[in-house]
Amino acid sequence: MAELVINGTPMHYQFDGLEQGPVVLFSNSLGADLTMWDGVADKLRAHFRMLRYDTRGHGQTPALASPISMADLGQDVIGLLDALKIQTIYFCGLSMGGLIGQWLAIHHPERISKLVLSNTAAKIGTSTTWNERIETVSQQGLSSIVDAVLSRWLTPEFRHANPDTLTRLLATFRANTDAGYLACCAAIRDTDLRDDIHRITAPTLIIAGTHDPVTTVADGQLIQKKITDAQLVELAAAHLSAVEVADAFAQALQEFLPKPIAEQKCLEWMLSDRATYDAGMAVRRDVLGSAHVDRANAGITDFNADFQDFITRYAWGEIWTRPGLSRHSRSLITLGMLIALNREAEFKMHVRAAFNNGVTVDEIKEVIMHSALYCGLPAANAAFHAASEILNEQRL
Ligand SMILES: O=C(O)CC1=CCC(=O)O1
Repeated sequence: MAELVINGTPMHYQFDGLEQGPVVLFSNSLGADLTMWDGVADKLRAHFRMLRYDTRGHGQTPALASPISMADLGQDVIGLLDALKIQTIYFCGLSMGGLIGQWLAIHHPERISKLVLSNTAAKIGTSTTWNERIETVSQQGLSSIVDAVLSRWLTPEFRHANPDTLTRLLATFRANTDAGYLACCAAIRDTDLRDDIHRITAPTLIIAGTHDPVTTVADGQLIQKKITDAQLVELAAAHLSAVEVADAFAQALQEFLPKPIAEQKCLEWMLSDRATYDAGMAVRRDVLGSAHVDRANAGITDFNADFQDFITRYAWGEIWTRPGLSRHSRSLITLGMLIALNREAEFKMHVRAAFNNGVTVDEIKEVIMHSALYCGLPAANAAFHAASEILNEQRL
């Protein structure tokens, strides 16, 4: 379990997805925890680095102090980002998480490069309804409102068809402490951002649920009216749309959030000289293996992007594709040259690649023997050690 003490509270958080991707932070609704994003995270793991956390008083993050305000919940996010040394994020929050997102985009616009506000409002409910809920939970405990909460969270059709999801959500809800839940109810009750959200400048996507009885499509439209150029997507779901229609939710995020540098660059390259790029990528995958190429692509940054393009397009698209020598021969001479140059990491990579090109263990041995003549015994000795590591790795 990953945990950091933020503003005096041990905060539980979790990273998933593409390590070098842009960070999307997910903030849960009242009564849920970071697992409510499981379905969405599964769909996005190839594209983004996802950071989820349990809001104070939820899941494995306790509410040690009460009262809690929306500013406290917002500052928890800032504290977490500071502790993790993350400067800017795409923020995605649902319901209470959406209130936290609005507060952050108003008070810390420099940290939010894009904002997704799902199933939320600038003011959720009324003081009367929240006070009634606070009274009920204070006197009868959280379990007394379970049925009412679930009927707001998910449509009857979804609940009927997905008993396992229902059981999991129920367990999550019951695992919260009364005190933590009550503190967040009061924070939501006391939050009214209707006069402030016009200050939000981050590009914003609002997601509303057609069947959401808590934060309605009209609530989403009100936010949309006040935030310049905000987009609104309506999904066929009740309040927990990220659970009920996780695929459609993830799709909406993917369409709204910019593609990671790696994907953008690959797209640009393919468009600029598609034939060479495609040929290079195909040979590179054949020879080095897709796992290696996927790792290299995932690691593309602004700094190394042009070099990665050069490798695919020039080394693999223009040289390795030339018809004058077989891939088998190219592997043998590549190994010989890498021994001469004493490039251990590249040599090992090309021992693996040589097997993909049909080179045998005996042939690799002969190349190294031959190199002893022209590169010297120390070079051949080092090559035998390095090649042996790969043979062991591949159980050859
Ligand atoms: O519990 C509910 O009724 C739904 C809800 C309100 C705020 C939130 O985060 O969830």
